[in-house]
Order: sequence, then C-alpha cells, then structure tokens
Amino acid sequence: MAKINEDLLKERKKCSFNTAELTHLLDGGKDKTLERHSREHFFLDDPELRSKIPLEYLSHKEKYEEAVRKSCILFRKVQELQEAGKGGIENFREILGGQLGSAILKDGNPLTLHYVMFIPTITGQGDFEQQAEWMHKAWTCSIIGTYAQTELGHGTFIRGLETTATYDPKTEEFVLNSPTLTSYKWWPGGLGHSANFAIVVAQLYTQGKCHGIHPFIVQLRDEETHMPMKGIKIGEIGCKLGMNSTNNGYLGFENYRIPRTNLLMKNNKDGTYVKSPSSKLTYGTMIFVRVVLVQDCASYMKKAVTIATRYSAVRHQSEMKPNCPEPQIIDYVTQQYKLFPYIAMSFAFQYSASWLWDIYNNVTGELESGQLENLPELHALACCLKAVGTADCAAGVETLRLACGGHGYMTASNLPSTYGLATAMCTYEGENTVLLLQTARYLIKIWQNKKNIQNLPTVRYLDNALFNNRSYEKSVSWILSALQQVAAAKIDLANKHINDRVRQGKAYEDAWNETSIELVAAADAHCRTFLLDIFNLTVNNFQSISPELKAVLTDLLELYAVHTAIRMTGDLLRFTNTIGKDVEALQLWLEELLAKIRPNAIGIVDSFDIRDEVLGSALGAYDGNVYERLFAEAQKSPLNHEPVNKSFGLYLKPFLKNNL
Ligand SMILES: Cc1cc2nc3c(=O)[nH]c(=O)nc-3n(C[C@H](O)[C@H](O)[C@H](O)COP(=O)(O)OP(=O)(O)OC[C@H]3O[C@@H](n4cnc5c(N)ncnc54)[C@H](O)[C@@H]3O)c2cc1C
Repeated sequence: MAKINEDLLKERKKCSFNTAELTHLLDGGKDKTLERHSREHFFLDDPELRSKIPLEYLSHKEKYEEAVRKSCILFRKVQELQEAGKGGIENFREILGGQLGSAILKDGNPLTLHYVMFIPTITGQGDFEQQAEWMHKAWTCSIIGTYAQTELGHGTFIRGLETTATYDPKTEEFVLNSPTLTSYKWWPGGLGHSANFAIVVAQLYTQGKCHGIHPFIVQLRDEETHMPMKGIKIGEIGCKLGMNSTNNGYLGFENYRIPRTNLLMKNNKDGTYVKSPSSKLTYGTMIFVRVVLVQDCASYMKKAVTIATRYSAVRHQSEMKPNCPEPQIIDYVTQQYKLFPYIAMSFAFQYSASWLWDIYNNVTGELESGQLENLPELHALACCLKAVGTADCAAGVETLRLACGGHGYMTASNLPSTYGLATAMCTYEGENTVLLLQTARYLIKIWQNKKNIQNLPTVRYLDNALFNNRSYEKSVSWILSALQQVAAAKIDLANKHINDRVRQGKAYEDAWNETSIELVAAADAHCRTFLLDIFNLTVNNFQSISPELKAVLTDLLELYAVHTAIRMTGDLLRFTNTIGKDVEALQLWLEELLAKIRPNAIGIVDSFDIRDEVLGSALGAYDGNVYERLFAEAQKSPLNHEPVNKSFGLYLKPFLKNNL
C-alpha cells in the first residue's frame, strides 16, 4: 500500500469514535458491509472493467463504445451472480446507481434504462400473457429495451405527446406515426444505438377516437443485424453537459406497424379497449424510481464530501498568523462551512431515503390488495424529496467542487462528472419545480380539509403548527417546531392568496399559477421539516450504539438542523417568534458545531468506506497523495505523449516566423 499522507495520519488519530462502527451502522449491519465488500471486489477488481485511457481523452464515439463494452461485462457478471444464487435487488441498485455504477461507467450506462424502466414497465403494465412473452427475453437480455416517452415538444406534459398509434382492425395491428417534428421521441437513454426494443408512449386512436396515452412494446432494430426496422428513424441526440455515454436518442415513426398484442394493457380483440381499473398502480414505478434517486443523492453527496474533506486536510494554503506554517485549509472556518453541512446532509438523505423505501414497500403491499388511501401521501412525499434531494445534492456537489479550488476544476478530481450526474437528476423523472407543485397541490388539499389529518403521519404536524410560537431554545426540537410553523404558514398564505385571487374573479387555474412561487416554497419548506424530523427520529432511536458514536451523530444532526434554520432565516423572522438575537445564537451554535465536528471530519468520511475506485479522484484517495496522483493523471494526456505537437509545424511556427 502507498505511504499515507502525514496530515491524514494525524487526522485519523484524532478521531473520537470507532469508524468501523459507523460503517456498519450506515450499511445496516456488519454482514451487510461484508456483502458490499464482496460485491465491490467482484466488480471493481475485474481488470476488464477498468479503462485503459481516461474517458475524457476519448472521442464521443469511443466513449460510447467503451461504455457498451463495460455495460455488457457488467450485466454478464450480474447474471453470473444470479446463477450462483447471489442475485438480489442490491446488485442492481449498486451497479445502476451512485456507487459501483458511477465508478465503472463515470459518464453513464447506455443499458440502464433496460433495467430501470423497460423491465419494470412490462412487469407493472403488461398482462399475464405479455409478461410470459417478454419477461424471459428481457431478463436474459436476449432483447435490450428502453423507455421512450419524452418528445422534442413535450416532456412534463405527457398528455400533450403527439406520437400516434392507430388501430387497424383489418390486420389487428397498431400503426405508429410521428406526425410532426415535435412528436419525435427525444432523450430516452440507450435509444440512439443500443436498444433494439422500446416501450413507446403514444396516443391511442381506435374507431376514429383518441383514448389518450398508452405504452406499447415496439421493436426498433433487427435482432440479428441491429439495422433500424423499416419505418423507424432513429439516432443519438448529441453531446450534453454530462452523461455522455448514455446514448440518449431520438425516434420517429413512419407508418410503422406492430401487433395489437403489443399494447401494454388488457384490451379486447376489436380494439375497443377497456381502461385498467387501477391506473394508479402505475404510480408504483414512478415512486420506486424516485426513492432510488433519493438514495443516489446520498451516494453522490458522500462521494463528493469524502473527496473535498480529505483534500482539505491535505491541502495547506496561506497564513493564518504571521510567520506561522501554512495551515491545512480545513482549519479555515469558511472551509468547514463549505464541507461539514454536506457531510450532515448525506446522513439526512440516507435516513429519509430508507424511511421512504419502507413506506413504499408497505404502500405497494396495500396497493396489491386494492387499498389506495395512502398513495397520495406517499406520492406527495416522494415528489418533494426527489426535488429537494436532487437540488441540494447538485448544489452541494458544486459547493464541494469550489471548496477544492483550482484542482476541483480538474476532471481528475471527479467532481465535474459527479456534478453532471447530480444535476441531471433535477430534470429527469419529473422536473423539480413541477414535482414541488404536485406536492403543493396535495398540501393545499389537506390544508382545506384537515378531517383525516391525524391519520397521515407526514402532514399530521400541520394540524396546529401555525400556532407553535415557541420561544428560542438551543435544541433540535425548537428548530423542528419553528420549521414546521414556517411550512404551515407558507401553505396557509399560499392558500389564502389562491382564494383571494379566485374571489377577485380569477379562474382557479390562473390563481394557482399566480401563486405558484409561494406554492413551490411551501412544498420545499414542508420537505425540509420532513428531512429534519426523520434525521432526528433516526438518531434518537439508535439504542445499541456506543456513546462516542451517538455524540458524533448528534453533532451532525444538530449541524443539519442549524444549517437549515440559518438558510431559512428570513422565513423564521417572518413567520415565527424568532428575533434577531435568536439568529445570532443560531450562528454561534453553528460555529460551535463546526469546531466540534472538525477533529472527526476525516473519521466520518472514512466511515463512508468508499473505495478509491468508486471515488475515482486524485484529490480524494484514502492515502491522500494528492499531488503525486494529479501529476500521474496529467501524464495520461495524449498531448504529453510527444514532446512537440504537429500544430507547431503547421501553425505556430509560421505564425512566429511571420512576426519576426
Ligand atoms: C439526462 C436526461 C435523461 C433523460 N432520460 C429520459 C428517458 O430515458 N426517457 C424519457 O422519456 N425521457 C427522458 N428524459 C427527459 C425528461 O424526462 C424530461 O426532460 C423531463 O421530464 C422535463 O421535461 P421537459 O424537458 O419537457 O421540460 P419542460 O417541461 O419543458 O420544462 C421546462 C421549464 O418549464 C417549467 N414547467 C413545465 N411545466 C410546468 C408547469 N406545469 N408548471 C410550472 N412550470 C412548468 C419547468 O419547471 C421548467 O423550468 C431525460 C432527460 C435528461 C436531462
């Protein structure tokens, strides 16, 4: 093993708790940690899954080809695990998500949609015969699918999609068409050149009537030659801010015929179809993906914060006192403020994600037995957690990148591509503002009718939070109560403004739109109370952990609470009993917590136990040999493989000589 940087060695000695204890707690037990290690060993120690040349130096085409090569090996290995009886959802979670997935395929996986959307949609929306026909082929990867919903002209508003599927009773087929340029499918991952099948969402026409959007299974390419089928116009959409190997594609149809049985829904022979009684079941897949995204937020945040915190311990800069040695940058309080709140936030995301996961499983169980009452509450919560989680994660990764100064701007820090992955999450699977408005719609409904509110655990607090008015005290419970009061007041005010506007003669929809800035803020505040509430409950419920670890987790909980409160200072002053003196007290408390966390910062990020291959960063490796690693990475630049580049002879030399 390489020599460990002296500063990191000292930091590790300072740590007041057992890092392995925290690792096991985060993994859900020692056996889970061992299971994760064995999975990491299985994937990360396979030389075939390493790239010989850093992705950044490959052309767009080469990046894609390398990603397909690795994806195939990756999924073959998953199949191997399944055949050995070691299959489980965790393998898919890890290799598709923020840990192993982004370590092996830094710029995205062109086959992800096959597992994340194609298979779940067939499971969720195909009838028994359709599942029998397609699931085996899909699971064994004899076909590769994607999910084609978004079009050039419409993403959020799916009822506005323009692709048509017109039933032809003579041949018992649907005829697919893209009547306009804006009706071209645009964005689906893997659609460009990877998938040969897709779930296509299109407007269903039968007997001259439109029945709205429906999902169809559509073959895109020949299973042998991979040539596009006749009537299919297909390609890749081009370069993006990040995720450049996910092969996002476009797709158009010209009188393309598919069998009637490819409509994913029970429909009878003559095409007069019967709508599924429980279309709400499709919410299940959407909620599932959002739960996974909140987990990914925790993963990306842990990665970024590990990189930036280790780097901050190794990096020395400037003088704090004249003629004293340059301090580690982690000793600047402004630096601590850029790092530690995001360490705390990783915990908040992880705890809320696991809470959401448990509730999701309960509600899915209820759905199967026909109970739908708890679905709206879960849906509202999943929407706002996805929106607030991804927005905070993207902003956090960017803050952490800036915290690494110039070196954070290097792709070798792995912070730029982590940002690319994080910020994409703000848009896909429901654009964030739109999702917050969906949560707001639920909150307004609850506000207007509080009859059953005590049976709804995530909104129960709204019953009387408007009157909390607790005088300041230095406790998480006070902050929670104040945040709840803010959320309630914002919902109340937005509700009042909608009603005022309606009273002035505005249509409800216009009143809603005119109030939507406030509605989004109300949903955001509601979500932040939830994140803090769950963090608080989780830490308080830990029974069998050591007092040293409990103390660290309490520091992080308090930091998360105070940081949230300070970010909402204006709201606290406006809607609660808080006065200027209390804000000053909060600020002092924040500074006190930063100082308390300082000696344990490296220990905490070490406990995340993220392998160097997953961090993929010259700045964040366990050994802290930042400068050596940066130098080694620079040597990989193809420009450094020859002492003089040909552009000298071609352009520079004539230019220099002309200027003589
Ligand atoms: C990396 C990436 C991968 C993707 N992968 C897929 C995929 O595999 N399959 C697929 O089908 N799609 C995919 N998409 C598309 C994605 O689902 C859409 O981009 C997303 O749903 C947002 O829709 P939009 O682009 O039409 O944005 P728009 O809806 O046009 O949003 C633009 C702006 O309008 C605002 N806006 C829109 N509607 C409202 C409203 N009702 N109220 C207030 N404001 C509103 C939004 O807040 C936003 O600010 C992907 C997108 C990205 C970035």
